[in-house]
Amino acid sequence: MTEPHHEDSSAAPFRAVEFYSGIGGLHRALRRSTVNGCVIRAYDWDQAACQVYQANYGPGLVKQADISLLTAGELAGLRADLWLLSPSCQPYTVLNPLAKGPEDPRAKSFAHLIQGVLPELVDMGQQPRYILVENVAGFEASSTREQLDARGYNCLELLLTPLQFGTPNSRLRYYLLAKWRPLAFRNAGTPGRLARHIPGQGEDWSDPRSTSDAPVLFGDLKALHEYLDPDDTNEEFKIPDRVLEKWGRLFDIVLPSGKRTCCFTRGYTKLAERAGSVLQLNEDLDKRGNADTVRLLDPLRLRYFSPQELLRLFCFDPPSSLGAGSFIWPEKTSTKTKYKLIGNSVNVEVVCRLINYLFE
Ligand SMILES: C[S@@+](CC[C@H](N)C(=O)[O-])C[C@H]1O[C@@H](n2cnc3c(N)ncnc32)[C@H](O)[C@@H]1O
Repeated sequence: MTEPHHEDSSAAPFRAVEFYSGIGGLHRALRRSTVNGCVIRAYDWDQAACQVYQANYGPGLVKQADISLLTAGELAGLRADLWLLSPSCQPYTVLNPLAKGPEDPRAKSFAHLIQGVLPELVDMGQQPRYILVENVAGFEASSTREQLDARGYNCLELLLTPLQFGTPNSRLRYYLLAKWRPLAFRNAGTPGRLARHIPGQGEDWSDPRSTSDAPVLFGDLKALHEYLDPDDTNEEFKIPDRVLEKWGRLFDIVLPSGKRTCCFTRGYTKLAERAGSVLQLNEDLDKRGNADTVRLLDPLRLRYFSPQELLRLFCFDPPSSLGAGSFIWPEKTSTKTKYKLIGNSVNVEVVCRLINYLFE
């Protein structure tokens, strides 16, 4: 996985702006894509995320700012061809019973961009020709597609999971691709239909609305051991007894030989249920019996996935079998912060494929 670098923005035909940039999953995907483009500005209001972003992509690129305060004037000055956006998912997540979708105040900054700033840019003739939005499944219920369509964009909506592309991690996500008309999508099929594969690449898969894509069988998945740290004796990731006692029965336990993990969220290691899988290091024992003592779980040798392993499962770094990763954590980043930031992020491989398709 060599990543072409496009550091010199003046030489690059496509200028990208990354909103809600976090640790730069979308930036990494653009670099890895075949598109000759570079991120010329990134925005996020989280200090820790900006520090990680800067460590990886250089100084001066990410601006710590509230996106709901950005003006059309500032964005017009960037002359962007491509907007990459992964707004916070809490207002839309199906796991949040209080989610209010676009009405939620946390969705304000996204509405500001799409309904406030973008129309102004269109009037100025400074709108991006390409847009990619990433969010949780459920976001498709928002009116974003209609709004972009009304402004002059052709749109394509997709529900995809990394399992489709051979990575043993379930992360069902909604993607919206938009192109300024008359630019159009290749093989896009019926307009307005939610696609479950990238047009021209594979088939739709079943049960896209299920938050668990476990029952769906995908071929050619790599086994988890390819993503694991070479040293599995690291005590740091051992699950504390008090957590095992209370929540041991709820864990999604996976073996190194397994080919699936559930979705890792920002609550990984803080929440037991629906926050990410734990790894069973002892492959000789099944998780059988109902006894509820924590000691019964001892022989399984359960542990959390390390942040490094998650970066591999999110395709930031290659599987451990393929060599060392290149992702940088600033020295003072705590393990808790690493889990939070990775859990918020995106699967780089899926976005990379989407960027390639967007520019076809
Ligand atoms: C779902 S995460 C996106 C993560 C990113 N794509 C990555 O690869 O790490 C959403 C990000 O948006 C940021 N955010 C949310 N609301 C914001 C706002 N109004 N202004 C700036 N950043 C915001 C959060 O700090 C968080 O880093």
